[in-house]
Amino acid sequence: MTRLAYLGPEGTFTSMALDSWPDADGAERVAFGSVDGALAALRAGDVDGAMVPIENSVEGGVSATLDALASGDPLVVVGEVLVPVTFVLAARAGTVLDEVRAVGTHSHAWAQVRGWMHARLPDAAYVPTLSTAAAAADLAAPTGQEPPYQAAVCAPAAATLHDLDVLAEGIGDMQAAVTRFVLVARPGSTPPPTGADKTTVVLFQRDDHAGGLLELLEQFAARGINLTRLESRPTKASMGSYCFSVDVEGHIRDERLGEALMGLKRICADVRFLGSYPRADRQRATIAPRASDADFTAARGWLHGLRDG
Ligand SMILES: O=C(O)C(=O)Cc1ccccc1
Repeated sequence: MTRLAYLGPEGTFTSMALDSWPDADGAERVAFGSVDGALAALRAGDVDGAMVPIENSVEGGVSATLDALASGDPLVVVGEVLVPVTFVLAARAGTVLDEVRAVGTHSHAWAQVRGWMHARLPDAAYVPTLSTAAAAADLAAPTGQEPPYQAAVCAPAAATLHDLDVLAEGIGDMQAAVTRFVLVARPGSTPPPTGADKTTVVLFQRDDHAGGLLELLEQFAARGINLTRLESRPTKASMGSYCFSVDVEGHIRDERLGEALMGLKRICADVRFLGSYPRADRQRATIAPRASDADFTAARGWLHGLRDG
């Protein structure tokens, strides 16, 4: 039976992402306390895939995931899921808002309720937890000592699951917040192109010089490839040393993307391919004029003709 890891416990936004993953039906779900734990189990071969958060429309990239994918044994993204996120403030039955002196939640959830907290609980301390559902679970049934917080920011479903009272709902600063999750696997088979795909790569520069990032981006621009995410992350080797984590429209089997990746391979110290996979929103790639597969194949045919006389 297929085993799929996820950032648990049950009731996390990641567990909801897994609920909506088509291949999760009939698979065994294995909860992990952290993204690192889930990805380590995948690398070790204990599970067949892992669902992890990668990007949020309010807070940006999830560093723990971006960094875990950028180093270590290679892994690839095989699919993505978008989940709308709404937050509640949950507490044990009988707790009133005035009694809340500290709030436990995941760092990405805290970043999305800062405005509400500032307005309604300005003196509350923030206690980071491994996930939103872990904060709720520990409040309902502490596994060790009493948790150092009286309320948790979590999904409405996590409050229900743990029989907690909802002190306030819809507390996110942006009502339309969406988190993007990816299903990660060991390298093997890349999903076939659908015409509405994304490709993720991490680019490591050879050296730091003026225009270095521009040179990387030119490889995409010259072939009419649109970027959907670009983030710099420290390589952790030394101060000021960064790599670039990039999502682009298109599939590695698209001619234009293949040529861009070859260009990057020539100029970068390393190019880590993190997968080509169907877009969750099914939005087809915009292909710039003269950047279709047929345009590239015709140009290559012309060159071969010249070379072969
Ligand atoms: O803690 C969770 O529930 C997660 O799945 C991570 C997360 C936290 C906040 C927003 C989206 C995902």
